[in-house]
Amino acid sequence: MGVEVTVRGLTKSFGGQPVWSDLDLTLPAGEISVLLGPSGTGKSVFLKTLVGLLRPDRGDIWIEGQNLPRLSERALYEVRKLFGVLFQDGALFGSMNIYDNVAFPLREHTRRTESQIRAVVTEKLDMVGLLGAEKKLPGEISGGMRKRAGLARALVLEPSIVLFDEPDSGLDPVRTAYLNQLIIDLNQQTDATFLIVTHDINTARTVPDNIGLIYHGHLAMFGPREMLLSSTEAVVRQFLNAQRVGPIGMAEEKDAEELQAEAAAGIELPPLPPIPPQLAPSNGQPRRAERPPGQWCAQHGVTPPAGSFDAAPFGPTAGPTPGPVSRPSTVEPDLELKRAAHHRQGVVE
Ligand SMILES: Nc1ncnc2c1ncn2[C@@H]1O[C@H](COP(=O)(O)OP(=O)(O)OP(=O)(O)O)[C@@H](O)[C@H]1O
Repeated sequence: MGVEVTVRGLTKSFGGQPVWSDLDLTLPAGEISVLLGPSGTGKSVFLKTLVGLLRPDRGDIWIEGQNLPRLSERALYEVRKLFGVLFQDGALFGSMNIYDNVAFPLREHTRRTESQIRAVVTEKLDMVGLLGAEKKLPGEISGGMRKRAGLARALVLEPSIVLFDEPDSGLDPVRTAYLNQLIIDLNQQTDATFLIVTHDINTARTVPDNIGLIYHGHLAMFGPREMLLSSTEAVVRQFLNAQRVGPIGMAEEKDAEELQAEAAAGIELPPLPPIPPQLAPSNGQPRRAERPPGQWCAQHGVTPPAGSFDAAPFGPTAGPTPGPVSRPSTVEPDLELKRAAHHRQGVVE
């Protein structure tokens, strides 16, 4: 079951160089949130600070009535058990096979017997479609499989909060689509609070309930997916639509002259594209945190761009891969279900 994470006034610097200041946001319990931002804006530092691997300069992180930066190392060790973390490369031990990697946290942090451990490891490997790959070493499987193994390991202690650091880095678009579907399905099954750091705009547009954007040392915006995807705020609009026009430059913020030149040349951001439907669980059952499409816009008097929430006929997530599916779905039972059935029969690629 997920828990709420409340961040207030969080500030972090290294050697006097600020990374970000005064971050305020709440990750709602059981919901999926995505954190975006240009490279080097401190998204990974934020994840490490949340889980207590880095201490902030100041500010609060409230979880279940405890303020993490104020806890002793011993108390922090206990709170860390609420977290599961999927690191960028899966962070697997190269000399251990997949089974032992996934079993590792259970052997380290619990007193369970080997037969109890086997039951949990088998369940989690099944969840991520890796039954049959137990004896393989990390070097013998693909990058996508390593990510899924890392995810199984992140889930074995039944975390209330799961942090994903660029789960799609290094994956091709098809593997990314499968991983996104897996993330949605796992959120439905576990009800845990998910926070995903990604650079993949398609993931950001179709997977989360909430989106946050760190820019220039601050949180530019954090809120429901529809709020950011319908926002005309320049930084949000430029980033979420992957445009060159706008305040974000190649290496840093554009200066006033560059922006004036853009304006003088009549270069403007294109109109907002339609808001795509949110990816739905593959078993057709809604997630607990799911909201009806268009609800946020309707409640806030915002007219979404024309064509919003229609099932996208084109684009990287269309076709036989598990792309965004609006409910009720008219899509034929997709390949993901067949694939999951394959995996349950022990078939891995
Ligand atoms: N342990 C550390 N000591 C000193 N500086 C650090 C440390 N960790 C991160 N930094 C610095 O903090 C800044 C933010 O780094 P971080 O990796 O969090 O960015 P990011 O937004 O995740 O980047 P990317 O999107 O490229 O992965 C960088 O300038 C980085 O060099």
